Amino acid sequence: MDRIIVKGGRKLSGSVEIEGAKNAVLPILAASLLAGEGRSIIKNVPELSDVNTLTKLITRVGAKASAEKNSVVIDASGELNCVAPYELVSKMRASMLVMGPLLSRYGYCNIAMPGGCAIGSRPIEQHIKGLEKMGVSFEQTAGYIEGKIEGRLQGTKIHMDFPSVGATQNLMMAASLAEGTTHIENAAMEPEIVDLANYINSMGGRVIGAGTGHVKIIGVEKLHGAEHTVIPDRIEAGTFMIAGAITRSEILLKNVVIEHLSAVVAKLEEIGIRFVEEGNDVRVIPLEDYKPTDLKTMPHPGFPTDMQSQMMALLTTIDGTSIVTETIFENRFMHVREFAAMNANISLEDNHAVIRGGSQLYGATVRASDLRAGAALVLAGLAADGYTTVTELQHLDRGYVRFHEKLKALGADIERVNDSASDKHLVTSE
Ligand SMILES: CC(=O)N[C@H]1[C@@H](OP(=O)(O)OP(=O)(O)OC[C@H]2O[C@@H](n3ccc(=O)[nH]c3=O)[C@H](O)[C@@H]2O)O[C@H](CO)[C@@H](O)[C@@H]1O
Ligand SMILES: C=C(OP(=O)(O)O)C(=O)O
Repeated sequence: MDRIIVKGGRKLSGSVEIEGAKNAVLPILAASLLAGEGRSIIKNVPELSDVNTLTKLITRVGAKASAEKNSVVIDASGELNCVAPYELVSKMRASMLVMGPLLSRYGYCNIAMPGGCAIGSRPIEQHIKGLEKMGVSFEQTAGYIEGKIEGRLQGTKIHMDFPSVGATQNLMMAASLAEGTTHIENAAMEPEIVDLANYINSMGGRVIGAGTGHVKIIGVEKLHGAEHTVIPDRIEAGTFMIAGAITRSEILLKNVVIEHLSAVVAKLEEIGIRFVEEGNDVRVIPLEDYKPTDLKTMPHPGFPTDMQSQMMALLTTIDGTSIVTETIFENRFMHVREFAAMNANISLEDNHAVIRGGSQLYGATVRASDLRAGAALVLAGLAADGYTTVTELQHLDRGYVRFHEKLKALGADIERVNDSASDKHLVTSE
């Protein structure tokens, strides 16, 4: 297994290119299954293991897909089988996003149940309830959920209990080929929802109001392949903002939509970081004194749960008390005990983490318990005294392209090594 070894204390400088968004490209690849004719060309696709998994899944259900550097070409015009097997679904919960397109196009799907993961139980009843309202009957058998409908799905009004991102995406895709109009109320408003709607519309669909709490989808009889460029990854951008902030270094992020990061930027400004927009790029400028702050994760446009652990890494380095409240996932504090191994002073009370920041972090061997936790531990390592070794990088690889190489190009003292390789001379400088 690979490890990242980082020696803290280096300043960063220069620029870093932000990739296409993982959380936008996965639903877009799934939506490609809606196209009964033509090919889709998806551009600005990040080279991530999650993208490989979803590409495998769409070929497994019968579409043709070929990947070139940063683009994927999909032809779903042939017959599809509608089965998503456990070995792929278990790797990635986003596999559930093929449910909406398959039901919409074929009136059938048989999908392995995804189960929970390190950050929470991740139920899917909002997806199921909405699809049932559109006329689908579900049956659960030995680890699979089978959905069926005779004829087309029926447009309807769906009020979601919670603005679930995945359920909004599944229902938008399902409604695209339904008969009549579907209204999704209390819909998620994340930028990735808007990107999916834009793609469906370029396929000939009619999705109106994406990015607001009320999405209206006028069903059409068929959709065709289309070309689409994926939006920049706001979470990767936010992670690099914190790389600049935690090392007190000015860096430039290239290819960022800063409006997608308004909650993160607002918190970082409160702490003492300034941002200057330069076209599509954003300069991160740390000011002299940082202040602690409190934050609470919320659905967009609130503070994103996917930035909670990285922000916590920064708060451990700031004198004073900060409180982080996680409201989206019940178990997304696994990184706390890893930070504690690095000498951070954090106490947990229900879904609150109280961070008494400012004591020097020390390098340690720590475990990436989930994707963003992995990134957060590397960030903490940039500020720690000595060597930090981050293990279980399969999580990090789901969501970050060449993370250590990008940090190294910015000046970090960082290497990625395989356990079988020699540990000698891994980190090059003193
Ligand atoms: C609102 C939110 O921040 N969603 C995040 C969530 O999207 P993702 O689509 O994975 O999750 P949802 O938005 O659906 O879930 C958010 C919350 O709703 C609950 N839930 C969801 C569906 C359902 O049927 N029943 C149910 O109870 C979940 O358990 C969770 O507590 O994880 C992604 C990866 O970290 C993030 O990019 C998304 O921003
Ligand atoms: C947890 C994440 O992704 P997923 O929902 O695919 O597990 C994430 O992007 O931070």
